[in-house]
Amino acid sequence: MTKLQIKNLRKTYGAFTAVEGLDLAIEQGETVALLGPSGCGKSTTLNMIVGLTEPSAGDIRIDGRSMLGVPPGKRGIGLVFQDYAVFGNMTVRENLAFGLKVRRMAKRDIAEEVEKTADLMGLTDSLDNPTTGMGGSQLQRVALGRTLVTNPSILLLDEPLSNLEAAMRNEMRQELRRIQKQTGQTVIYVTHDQIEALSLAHRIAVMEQGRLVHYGDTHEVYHFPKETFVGGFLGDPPMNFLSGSIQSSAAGTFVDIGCASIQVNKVSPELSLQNGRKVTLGVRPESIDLLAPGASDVRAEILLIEQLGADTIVTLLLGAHEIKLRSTRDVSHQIGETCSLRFHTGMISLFDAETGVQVITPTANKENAA
Ligand SMILES: Nc1ncnc2c1ncn2[C@@H]1O[C@H](COP(=O)(O)OP(=O)(O)OP(=O)(O)O)[C@@H](O)[C@H]1O
Repeated sequence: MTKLQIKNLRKTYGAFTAVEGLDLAIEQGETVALLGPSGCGKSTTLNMIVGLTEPSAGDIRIDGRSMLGVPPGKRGIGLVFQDYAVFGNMTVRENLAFGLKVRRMAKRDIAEEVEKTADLMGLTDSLDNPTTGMGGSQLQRVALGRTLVTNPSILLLDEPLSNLEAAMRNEMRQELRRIQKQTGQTVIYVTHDQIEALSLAHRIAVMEQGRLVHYGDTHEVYHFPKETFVGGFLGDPPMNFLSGSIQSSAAGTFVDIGCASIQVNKVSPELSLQNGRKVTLGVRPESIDLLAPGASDVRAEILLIEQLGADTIVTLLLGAHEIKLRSTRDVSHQIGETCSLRFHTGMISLFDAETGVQVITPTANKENAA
């Protein structure tokens, strides 16, 4: 069932467009990450969903009902920000009970709901502790619990982990995943952190300059981005981009990148006919294999080898292009050596050289995913 439907949503401030014709459908029980760089329009979108900002045009529907003109408190949306909205002069129990007291719920029911939520959030042992002096992740648990106890129709999390230290962020990420699974809550997660988006969300909506660039499941958005912007924004290191031109022959379709020809699997018939069309080839660092010299026609020079725990990142010079490769195996090559490369043909994306828009269909590519 569609929980939230956003149709042609737009927000302008004078001549400036902060959000441009946004369409988004979120299903019941789904976690969707709204991801993009600072200033891309995430907060504006969120504020329009919550009801704090009036849209200039378009519609927002929750369970099929338009929210235009519905005040924020009546939309059934629970909101958690990066600053822990916790009352410092109250105990954890009082914080959790607050929203239910405001709703004038019976005392016995409040006690029951608070216990249930405390159990869900792992706060049972600290229910009677004051929140003053609590660490960031505990405070965020309380803030989240305070919202969840009110049983919101949609939970909106705005950069909820960005004030936490790295180790705590990892722990809370796992916790959020568990809580979402356990409750089946519909969640919108606003972040500029791609790792959070990839690890938490079922689907990701990537925004750039007020525009929704790509909305799809995490696998699709990561491996087959609709625009070079998405491939460059997601991933660390990001997608490699190589400029070249299409070369079709009886042997198949290739992209000539100057120093080598890279085979591309199963491109659409129209594209394979566009011999000479200028394209940008995109390939993820983990979709390139490092081979012994002479093992393929694609030769590169090794510029740098970085051992990062289980992974090794190798920086290579391929013709005029500097690219990065990720290997999960030990790399026995030396810096300065020439090696050969193999691109996973089914994992290659092609983009128009001028617009940066994908010109290969992801479904065609997915079938061949190596
Ligand atoms: N009240 C306003 N008046 C004029 N411009 C605004 C207003 N609110 C936001 N903007 C502009 O709209 C654009 C989008 O802002 P928004 O805060 O939605 O981006 P964001 O992606 O949430 O960024 P951040 O991650 O930094 O919060 C920005 O260029 C911002 O300057």
